[in-house]
Amino acid sequence: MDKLKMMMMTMSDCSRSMMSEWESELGAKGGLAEIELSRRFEELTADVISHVTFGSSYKEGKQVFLAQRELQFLAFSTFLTVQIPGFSYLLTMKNFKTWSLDKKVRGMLMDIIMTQHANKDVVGYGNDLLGLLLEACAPEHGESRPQLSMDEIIDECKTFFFAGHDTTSHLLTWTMFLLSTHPDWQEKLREDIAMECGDEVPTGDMLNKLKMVNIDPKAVQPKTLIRRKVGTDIELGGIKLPEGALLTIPIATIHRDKEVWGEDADEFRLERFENGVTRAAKHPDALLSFSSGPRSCIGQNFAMIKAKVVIAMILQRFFTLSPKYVHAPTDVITLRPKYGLPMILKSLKL
Ligand code: HEM
Repeated sequence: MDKLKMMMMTMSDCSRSMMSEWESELGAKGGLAEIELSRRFEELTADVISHVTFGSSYKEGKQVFLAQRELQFLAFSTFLTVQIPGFSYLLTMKNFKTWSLDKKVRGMLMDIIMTQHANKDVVGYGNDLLGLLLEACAPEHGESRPQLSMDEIIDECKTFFFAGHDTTSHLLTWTMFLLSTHPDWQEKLREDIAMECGDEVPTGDMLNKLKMVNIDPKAVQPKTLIRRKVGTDIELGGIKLPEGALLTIPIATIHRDKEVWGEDADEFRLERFENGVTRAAKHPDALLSFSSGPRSCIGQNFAMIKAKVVIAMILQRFFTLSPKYVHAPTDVITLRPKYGLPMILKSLKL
């Protein structure tokens, strides 16, 4: 939790710099302007994740992020087409591009890791995610700790980016969309924030005191389903499942189930989570936005704190409305608005 608090400072610094840009844009237009928010949240999340993963090497980390993002787009470009076995080994333009980007990402990550290793005697491994990972499996701890190979460390860094970027930026986008379509909630949250934080940048303690700012992960879940492979023959809810069967768990559908969430399951109601997530529905594990059990999301606290910081800072400064938004959610691994989120921002300070 202490480490998360330190990361909070990074989150608020990055958010403040994003919002200063918005303020200048609004200042030039008399305090009211349209800004496409989903793109801005993607940039913000990329900045935050590069900072918290690589600390002082964040500029190099951002380059890794951009190259990995390109790789991701290449992979998704054939996501929905029939895969011919062996095709990924053929000498096609796309495969060349993929191999060279993969090599570039690996090379850049190796450089960052080697630099962090080389500096450890002078400045320690550092408090960023990579530093914590290197520290956790440092050889000087002996064999009681897990030893990770260079490839495994590189893969972990890639996972932080992949798992933590789109998910968090879409969480912010959907939350802002809902707040712009529910001005009454926007006002209640703003009052709550004004009472606890005033005009100050929210700290962890202030966020804990906020009653209403409980971002509703049920209404805004960026991941709509998860999959599990059955490890051994089992009976589940009266249905026999053989070993090896693939199960799809439709999170978005479960989150709209009236038997579990009540008659208002479809409604955006922040007070649903007032008494904690486990009491929000008839089943304590009904909320699956971050999955559940031993393979649940390791970035849950990080993502929720970040969302609260950013939303609180936006509501301190701006009133938002989204009259031009066209509702076309698109599910490509994560649920995103196809045409972005054009938002009218009105400055509360000008
Ligand atoms: C709103 C933001 C986020 C959402 C909705 C989310 C959701 C999820 C879900 C549903 C899973 C389970 C996936 C599965 O089992 O198929 C998962 C796993 C994971 N998440 Fe997140 N996540 C978020 C943010 C983050 C962040 C910020 C990080 C890291 C910086 C992260 C790291 C991970 C990792 C490493 C796993 C794999 C855990 C494992 O398999 O043991 N996530 N996440």
